[in-house]
Amino acid sequence: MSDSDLQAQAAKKDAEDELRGKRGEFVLDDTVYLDGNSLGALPAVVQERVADVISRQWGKLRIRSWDESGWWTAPERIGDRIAPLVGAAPGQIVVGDSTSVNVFKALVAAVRMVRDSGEGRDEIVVDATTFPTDGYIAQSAARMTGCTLVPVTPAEVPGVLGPRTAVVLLNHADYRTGRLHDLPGLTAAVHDAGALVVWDLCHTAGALPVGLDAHGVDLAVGCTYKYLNGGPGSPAYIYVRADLQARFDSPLPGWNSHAEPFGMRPEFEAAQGAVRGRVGTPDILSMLALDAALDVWDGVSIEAVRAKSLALTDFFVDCVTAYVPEGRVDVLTPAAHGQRGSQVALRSEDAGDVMRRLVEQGVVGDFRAPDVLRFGFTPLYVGFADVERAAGVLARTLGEPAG
Ligand SMILES: Cc1ncc(COP(=O)(O)O)c(C=O)c1O
Ligand SMILES: Nc1c(O)cccc1C(=O)C[C@H](N)C(=O)O
Repeated sequence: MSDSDLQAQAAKKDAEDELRGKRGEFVLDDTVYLDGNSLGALPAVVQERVADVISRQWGKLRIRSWDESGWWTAPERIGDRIAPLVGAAPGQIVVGDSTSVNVFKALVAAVRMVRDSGEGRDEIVVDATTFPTDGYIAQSAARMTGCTLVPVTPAEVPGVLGPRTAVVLLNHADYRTGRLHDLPGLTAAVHDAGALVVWDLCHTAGALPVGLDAHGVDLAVGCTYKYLNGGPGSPAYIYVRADLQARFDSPLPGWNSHAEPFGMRPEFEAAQGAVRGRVGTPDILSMLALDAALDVWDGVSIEAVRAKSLALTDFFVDCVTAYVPEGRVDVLTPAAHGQRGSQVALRSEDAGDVMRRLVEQGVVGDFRAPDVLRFGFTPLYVGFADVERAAGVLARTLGEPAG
């Protein structure tokens, strides 16, 4: 297909896009920003809201803001705003800490739950292709709990489950290839083996329906700076299914997870509910930036986001196939919709150099070592004309001598 055919298609798709008005709610320029799976763009509303938090809530109300501006309860209140986006009823998500820290809390608490029910299970199964931090934390959690770590690919998980399996830690989408893993099927398989599952939703929350409650997920964690646009280092979250909360024995019990934080008692008594997932003083500035960023979801259905995400990634692959000489890149992301997150990963030997030159030309994606060009598609602000332009710049760059 010719450039002009694909440009015409892009224009038609943009005109028909029910989410097209959302782009205006973000601070963007001429750059084709395909890196929302690393750091989401800035929602305009965040600027004035954070300015108010600083100047009025902190500057004028000072300590009174813990109550009067709702600072103290922000972790669970904002957790309840994220909940519908990941298919959770209220009261099961708290926001705070980093994803890495929440992986630790979830894994160790899950092993403790299994052990507390009297079972001598001693294996933690972990996705061998995981984003590294999850793997490092799982190794440490295994050492601390006396478990053996079993690293396998998600496809191999059903084959290693057994009477020794305590907990399985999985990524909903692979950060490198963009492959979407079968959350309902793997969750059911883990449960059939009598174990618990922890899902890392970093690359799917805000990009596609997750269905935590519907699929009976035990525990989940995720970051908020990618598709939820919370900003650099915005706090992560932890989901603890309602019926497991009474048994959630946090390995990081802090005064914020205490039943009576201001009782200042030496003995720890866990609070009821998801609040148990909290640890210490919440990072209010980042947290309230995230709170404001979540306003862009008003009136948006996650199903519409998913439909556009699939259309964007399909169209990107079509444009790459049409523009890039055959054999110059391999598409690593599965073609099947059921196996695709919201990114397209292309393999190219000179990926590092190619991405550097793309960024210079205003097409921003990620290079992931050793040879992956990674393009993330955030349906709230990426359009089809962006996709066509990115593929054109990519094709020209791949055709030029390395610089
Ligand atoms: C799947 C996954 N898990 C965890 C992380 C890291 O989490 P954090 O830096 O919030 O601890 C990332 C990205 O940074 C990620 O992609
Ligand atoms: N969290 C990041 C950061 O602080 C700096 C740069 C990138 C990131 C990322 O989120 C990387 C991302 N998780 C990935 O999938 O590669």
